[in-house]
Amino acid sequence: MTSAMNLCGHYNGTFAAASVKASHCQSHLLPCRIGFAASVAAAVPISSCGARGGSRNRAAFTVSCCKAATGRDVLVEENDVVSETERSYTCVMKFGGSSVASAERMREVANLIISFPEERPVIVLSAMGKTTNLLLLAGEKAVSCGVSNVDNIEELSTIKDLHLRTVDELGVDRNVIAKHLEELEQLLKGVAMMKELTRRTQDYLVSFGECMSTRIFAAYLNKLGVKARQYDAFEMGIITTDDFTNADILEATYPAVAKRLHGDWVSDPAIPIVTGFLGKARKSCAVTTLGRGGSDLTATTIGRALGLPEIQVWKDVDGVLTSDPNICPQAEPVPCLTFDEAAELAYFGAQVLHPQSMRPAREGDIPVRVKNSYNPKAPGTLITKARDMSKAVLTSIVLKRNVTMLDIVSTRMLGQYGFLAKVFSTFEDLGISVDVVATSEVSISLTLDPSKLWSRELIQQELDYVVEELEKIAVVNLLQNRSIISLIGNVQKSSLILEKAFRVLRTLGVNVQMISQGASKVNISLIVNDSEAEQCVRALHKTFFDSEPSQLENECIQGNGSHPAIS
Ligand SMILES: Nc1ncnc2c1ncn2[C@@H]1O[C@H](COP(=O)(O)OP(=O)(O)O)[C@@H](O)[C@H]1O
Ligand SMILES: N[C@@H](CC(=O)OP(=O)(O)O)C(=O)O
Repeated sequence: MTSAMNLCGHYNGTFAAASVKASHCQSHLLPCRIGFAASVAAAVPISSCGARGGSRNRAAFTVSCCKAATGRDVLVEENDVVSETERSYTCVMKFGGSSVASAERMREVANLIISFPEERPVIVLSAMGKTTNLLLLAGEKAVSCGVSNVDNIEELSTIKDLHLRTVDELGVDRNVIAKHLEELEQLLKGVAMMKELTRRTQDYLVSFGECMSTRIFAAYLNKLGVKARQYDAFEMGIITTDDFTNADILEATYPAVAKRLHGDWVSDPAIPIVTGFLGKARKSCAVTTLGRGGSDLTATTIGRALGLPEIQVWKDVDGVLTSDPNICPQAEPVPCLTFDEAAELAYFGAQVLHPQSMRPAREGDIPVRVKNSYNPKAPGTLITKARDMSKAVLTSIVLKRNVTMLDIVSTRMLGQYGFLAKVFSTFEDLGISVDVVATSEVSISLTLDPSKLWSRELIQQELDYVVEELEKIAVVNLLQNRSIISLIGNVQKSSLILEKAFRVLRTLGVNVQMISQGASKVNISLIVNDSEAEQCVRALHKTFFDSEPSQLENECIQGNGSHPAIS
């Protein structure tokens, strides 16, 4: 039985040995891959992934090594690393849950990797399909179901069935995950006994998803004769804060990851298969997670650590789209984005990228390509530092639901200084992040992030406390169930964007409750009621992205040029 100690402890080598090796393929990576690649239909020529800069690669790595040299435990000399770079990895390829959801999908991903014979990728994988959600549900149920009922938790059976079926269908040994499945059940029994699931234990629990998917996939590649080595991120140098469920990656990660992956390549070349989403807490040494969708961040972190020329993020859509396809089925892929646009888009709700994932790529100036593993020939979206914005108007429309808005009006007269400072220090003290702000000297409207931490609801009690604190200096009006519609694009054309947007909203009879353009050069945010938001996004998308002029545009062309939104 899993003891309380065990629940709170860290991965003390409890998992199987990190390396999953093929018994029948002892030769180095390249001969194995060439041998196998010949028998697999090439899915995509590498040229479709865009130009690659060999010399840039070298320069980028020199920079990352200089930074690494400031870290505490760098063993490699700069010159050694530059020459190693030429022999080791060429890109990072991250495959999300949808890309590795079944044995069939894993086969396709393996073929995809093999179809790039000139690449030596680092592979980052998420958990299979919806495994993370299932683990979270299983954990919740375990809290109240009693130890003897853990075996009957439906989600546990679904996870077991999926992973064992996948292993069997791929023809790899069940032993690659047997210990994990056993330990997972023990862990849930421990949760049931303790009747609590701390955030730390929750991170440990969900880590089983990535630990199993990577072990299965590495074993499968090895079975095909493609030499691969499995890595648990928390054992390979991804070091984070101790903020369980939403940890931040620390700077020490870069030299540690570079040293580990380069060292392994030099001593025994193999394709690394790394668990996305996970890290190791600096203080407690426990397993952490990087927030939902965090495997994108793992990929960009590794790309920066190695100074690679490209980071590829493989999804189940043809790239970053002009809007959420679940709201606008006709949404189209966006060919190019800047890091700023992508970061803003992710932060303001586009599920396709993790909100923090652009940071390492931007810092290392490494292009990120978003591709579709179901349709590898599609060009995808290329995200870079800069792009030609002269013709750009709107790039994408993003919706963030369930936002809380606060109207705060100072009880003092005009001319009082320190009001804004007091308001913001209240949020700082409570650790609540503010998304969108519009202000005058004595009043301020702002929205609060729906999840103070990515996975945790901002609970009513905390909101009441915020209001209580602010009411000491202001009249406060709390408005819930609001949505932020973010218009990501070229804010240089804000008049054009806003004119079109307000014409649409007026036609729908929707009143915008707050607007913010602010310092961001790529985002105009509009706040509306949750109940109206989807309808607004659909109408805005139609107006901005449908190739045929919409009815509204026709009206505008035929009309007398007056501004209907303000007439
Ligand atoms: N603007 C957008 N562009 C592309 N996909 C989006 C957008 N907004 C929401 N999505 C959703 O994000 C999903 C891809 O992200 P995610 O589920 O994290 O992929 P994966 O698990 O493969 O990493 C798509 O299936 C799509 O439904
Ligand atoms: N499995 C984790 C991490 C992740 O990045 O997943 P995906 O790539 O499928 O969004 C999650 O579901 O949050």
